[in-house]
Formats: sequence, structure tokens, C-alpha cells
Amino acid sequence: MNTLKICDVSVVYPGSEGGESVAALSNVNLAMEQGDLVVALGASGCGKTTLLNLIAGFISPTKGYLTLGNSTVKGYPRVVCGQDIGDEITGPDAGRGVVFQKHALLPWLNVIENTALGLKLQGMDKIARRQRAAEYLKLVGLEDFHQHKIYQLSGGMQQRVGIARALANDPKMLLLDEPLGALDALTRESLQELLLDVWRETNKMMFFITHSVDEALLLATRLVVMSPRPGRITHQFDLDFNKQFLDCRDARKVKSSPEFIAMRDQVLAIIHGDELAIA
Ligand SMILES: Nc1ncnc2c1ncn2[C@@H]1O[C@H](COP(=O)(O)OP(=O)(O)OP(=O)(O)O)[C@@H](O)[C@H]1O
Repeated sequence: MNTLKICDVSVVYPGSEGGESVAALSNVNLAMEQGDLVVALGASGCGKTTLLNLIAGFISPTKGYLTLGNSTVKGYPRVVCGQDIGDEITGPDAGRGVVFQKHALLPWLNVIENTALGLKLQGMDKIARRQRAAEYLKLVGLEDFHQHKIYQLSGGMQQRVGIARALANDPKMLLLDEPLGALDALTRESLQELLLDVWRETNKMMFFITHSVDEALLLATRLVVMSPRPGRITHQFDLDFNKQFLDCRDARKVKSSPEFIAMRDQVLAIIHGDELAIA
């Protein structure tokens, strides 16, 4: 089974040119399984992206370790506290798909070429990779846009291509760093629905970062709230508003329920309390 374990992880960035080092994360513990949609919320600079970068294998922890399935993630000792924690993954790989706020697509390639890019880099032949890319473009509603250039697409459509490209590699987990942050409100709502459809269809583990409390509550199976720097996970909530939404397809109805409003108030109180503490 696919599982991610983050065990007592801290990250300290060294100061540049004699400057002070930055303690970004402190003693973070988190476990995820297949089908979990974990959303991280917290004040700006609390270490959300640092946590995502660790999971993706872009950076290494200063202390602690991460495991994905039977493998340790990038650069960690195979044996920890006398226990063998498995083979090492040597860094970012196709098993962890990443979607950024800015789509990071290549403007000189068309939609299907962008979607198939990771498969091309893995050496998959052209027919097979185009077939696979077409499947995922259909999943995100872009089956009629294969030949379009990226600049011919709206921001929301570009993000759909980014999601299809990440999924085309069939990753064990999808890591999404504020993927909807730059979109207008209506497009953002339609992509929230799309992501939930993709999540239900694929049953992938997803780790999602946002600044929007409403978005976090609507999407998450588990919400983790992080403290200001050095980031720690201070609260975790198991939620099922996403299943309520998928049943009724009416975000306004879900968001106006007494349970949603109470949870929103509770989470906002935590975040505002944290912000006041550092003001
Ligand atoms: N490569 C780096 N070198 C030094 N400091 C860094 C580096 N990357 C991030 N930081 C610092 O670490 C802290 C955590 O940054 P991070 O981007 O993880 O926070 P965040 O919660 O994602 O922020 P935001 O919500 O504003 O995107 C910040 O103080 C940031 O300035």
C-alpha cells in the first residue's frame, strides 16, 4: 500500500553570505495513506512549501526522515534508530507529481506535447505516450484542445494541463502548491470540483497547500494547521465536507451548513491567534 510517513522532521536553511540561518520546520510528524487528501494551511512563511519540497525530494531535512512506501526519500540514512527503513529514493521522481501555482508549462509545445513531456523523458514511445496523455486530458476536460499552444489557453485551462501532466506519470501521490491561487473565483471553484473528481476517480494520495480556509475545508479529508516559523503542525482535523460536496455538487449548500461555519470559525481563530502572537 502507498503510505507516506514524515518522522520528526526539521529544516534549517543556512544563512546566505554570513546571514542568520532560518529554522523553517521543527519536529514535524505526519502520516498519509492512499486516498488521503491532506491540506496544509497556515500563515505566510510557516513552512508549507518547505514541507512540500521535502515530500517531493527537492530538499533534504536537517533532522528526521521521510518514507514513501518501503523507500526513504532522498538522502536519508537507510537505518534509523537501529531499524532498517528501506531502499533510498534518490530525489524527485515520477512517483511524486507536482503542480505549482504557476503552471510551468513549456510555451513552445502544444497541449498534448506538454502533457506527455514526463513520459517522453522516461523514454516511452510516441504512440503510447500520446495515448496516455490523451486519457488524462479527457479526465480534465481538455480532449478538444490537444493541438492548442499554451498561450491560447485561459489560466484555468493551463492549470488543467499542469494537473493532467502530473497525473500522466501515474504518480503515487500528487503534490499541489497553491495550484488555484492565481485563478478568478469562478474558475477556482470549477477546478476545486475537478480536483475532487480526479481524487475520487484515481484514489491518489494528495498533499495540497492553500491560503484559503474555505478551499481547505471543502477539499480536505484531513486538514493540518501549521504554526508560524519554525513551522509545526499544531492541529489536525479529519473532515468529510468534500464527500458532502461530491454528493450534492452544491458548494454553497455545504459551506452554509452549521458544521462548516463552526469549523471555519475554529480554524480562523487558530490562524488569527497565531498571527497576533507574532505581530
Ligand atoms: N531556500 C531557502 N533559503 C533560505 N530560506 C528559505 C528558503 N526557502 C524558504 N525559506 C524561508 O523559510 C521559511 C518558510 O518558507 P516557505 O516558503 O516554506 O513558507 P510558506 O508557508 O510556504 O510561505 P507562503 O505561504 O508565503 O508561500 C520562510 O521564512 C522563507 O523565507
